[in-house]
Order: sequence, then structure tokens, then C-alpha cells
Amino acid sequence: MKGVLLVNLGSPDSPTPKDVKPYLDEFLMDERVIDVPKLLRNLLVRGIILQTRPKKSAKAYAKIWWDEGSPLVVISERFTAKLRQHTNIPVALGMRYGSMSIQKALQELTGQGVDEVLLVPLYPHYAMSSYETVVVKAMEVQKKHFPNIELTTLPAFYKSPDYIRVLSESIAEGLKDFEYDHILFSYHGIPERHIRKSDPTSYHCKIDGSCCSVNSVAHHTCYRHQVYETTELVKAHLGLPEGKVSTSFQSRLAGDPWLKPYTDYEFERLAKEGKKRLAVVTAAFVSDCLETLEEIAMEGKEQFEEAGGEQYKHIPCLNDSDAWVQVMANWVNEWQQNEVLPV
Ligand SMILES: C=CC1=C(C)c2cc3[nH]c(cc4nc(cc5[nH]c(cc1n2)c(C)c5CCC(=O)O)C(CCC(=O)O)=C4C)c(C)c3C=C
Ligand SMILES: [Fe+2]
Repeated sequence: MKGVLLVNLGSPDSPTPKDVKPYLDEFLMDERVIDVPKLLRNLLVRGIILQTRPKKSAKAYAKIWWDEGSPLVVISERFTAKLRQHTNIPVALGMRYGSMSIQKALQELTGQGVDEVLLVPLYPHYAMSSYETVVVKAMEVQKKHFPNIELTTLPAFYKSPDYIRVLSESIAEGLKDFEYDHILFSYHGIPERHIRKSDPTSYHCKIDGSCCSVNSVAHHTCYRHQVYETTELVKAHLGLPEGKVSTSFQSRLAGDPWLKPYTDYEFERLAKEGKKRLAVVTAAFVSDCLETLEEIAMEGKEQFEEAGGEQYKHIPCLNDSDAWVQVMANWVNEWQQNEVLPV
């Protein structure tokens, strides 16, 4: 029997340093997130980052935490529940990090007789630190604990016409009562090095943008190409004015160069250029989370206003909107009935 495994990133069990620390430890010790030799990673993560970050992150989580729990987890659960109503096969939810493991979710599916699983990383774009680590982990767990099940993976859906349509519609809805001077598409950042590492040709990606519009097999795994493509497709779908839309990258850690332009610098630049009313779209995330609700909706607003901006609007992610659930349900049903996956 067929079934669906949805996987998102995961959150700590509570917004306290005690729970945030083991969560961050698992996350940052992932070799696809902090991609340095294990000894150095250990030193960096456990010797330096985890000495101070859990307290700081716990404070940020406490600002956005809901009565039911972490927004990312609660929204993913609501999405899962709705998807079950629109499909007639078992659907389970797992998280890459934290207590809602992929293993538990696969257990839930096999317990219902599932032996063919559609793995859905809940990320529109391919990055080794998001999409790829989910796929690798799920394959490891499958090989070790569930050797008799077959896994098929949903491709990164950053340019799927269905996805672009629902994303565009939700942005249009968010812009309905907001007269904007500029729309900033702020995507989660990654170190530039990850772009080079994910390039199967080893020569295509230049990171400066000169390569992103030149057709290449490298684009299948190029986060930078894919996010710019999402921005361009939404811009075209909505007929957004040239010059009023741009792309940037948020949430970097200190150290190596990350993808530019950096979102916080863009807030300042745009405000100083007289863009007084700014809308921000966070399309790297399908559900709102710490990085959208705290960093963009709260901190970003402050940064923009401090730099002279006047009106600021964070447009919510797709979350568990009926239109988005219906798109996912159509993909699942197409796979179940015809073995067809979206491109
Ligand atoms: C969109 C996909 C994501 C990519 C790519 C990504 C890369 C990446 N992230 C970190 C470090 C942190 N990210 C944190 C939170 C976080 N990251 C994503 C998604 C991507 N990360 C989400 C959805 C969230 C929010 C989780 C939630 O519970 O709401 C955090 C934890 C919070 C904090 O301390 O700031 C860290 C740390 C790296 C290093 C990285 C690529 C190398
Ligand atoms: Fe992250």
C-alpha cells in the first residue's frame, strides 16, 4: 500500500535553553549543515556555538511560541491533518531534528500496512542543509529499520506551476490592503561554499549570478538558481513591476561568506533609498517559523523602521491554507494513481 511521509525541519520541545540545546546540537552537528571535518565541527558547535546560542535562541523562540507549541510544528500538523482529508492513503509527519523523528513517522506508516512511501521534504528549494539532509536521513532510516519499503522522493517544487500559482495568490491576498513601494523576497541563506559543493559539474556555479540564467544540469541542486527562479516566476505570474521586486538572504551565522545580498542590509538600503512601504515574502519556508515570525516579522520591522521605513508587512507563508493543501493533495493523488510527480 502507498503512503506519504511529510518531513519538515523540526523545533525544540519547548522555548527553554534546556530543550533548545539538544535540538541545536543535533541540527548543527549535521555534516550537511556545518560541513567541516567532524573534529572541527565538534569544536565549533559544542565548544563555541552551544556555549551561548541556546540561551539567545530560547529567548527568540519564547517570543513566537504558541499555547499549542512551536508554530512550525503546529502548522505542519494542521497541514498533515488537512492533507489526510484530501487523500485516501496514510499520511505521516516527521521532523529532521528533534523528538518527532523520521523513524517514528515511518513506523506509523508501516503500522498501517504501507510499503511504498512518497517522501515529501517540506522545502520548495534544494539545499544540502535542508532538502538533501532530509532525503539522506530518510534513506538511512529506511535501509536500517524498514528494508522492505520503497521510497520515492518529491522533487524540489520551486518552479512547479501549481506551487507558483498558490504562492502568487497568497502574496496577492497579503498585498490587498497594503500599498507597497517594494517587495523583498527574503530566503533563508546558506554559505556560498554549499553552492559550489552542490554543483555536480564542479565548474558551473560562479555565485555572482552570471551562471543562474545559463541552462545547466547544476540547477537541479542549486539553491541560488532555484530561489531566483521562484521570485521571477511569481513576479511574472502577478505582473509585478520591474524595479519594485528584489531577492535577499536572511539568517546567516557568523564566519564564512553566505549568499548575498543580506536581508538585514537590504532593509537599511531600501529604507535609505526612500522605499517607505515594504512587503516581505519568505518563500523558502512553507510554514511560518522562528525565522519568519521573529527574524522577519518582528526584528525586520524594527530594523526597517529604524532605518527610516514607515510601513512594513510580512506576508505569511502558505501554512495550512486550503489552496496549498489542495495542491499537495493533487500531487499525492497523481503519484498514487499514475506514478506521476510534479516538475
Ligand atoms: C529553508 C530552509 C533552510 C535552510 C537552507 C537552512 C539552512 C541553515 N540553517 C542554519 C542554522 C539555523 N537555522 C535555524 C532555524 C531554522 N532554519 C530553517 C530552515 C532552513 N535552514 C527553519 C525552518 C528554521 C526555524 C525552525 C523553527 O523551529 O521554527 C536555527 C535555529 C534557531 C537559531 O538559533 O537561530 C539555526 C541555528 C544553518 C547553519 C544553515 C545552513 C548551513
Ligand atoms: Fe536554518
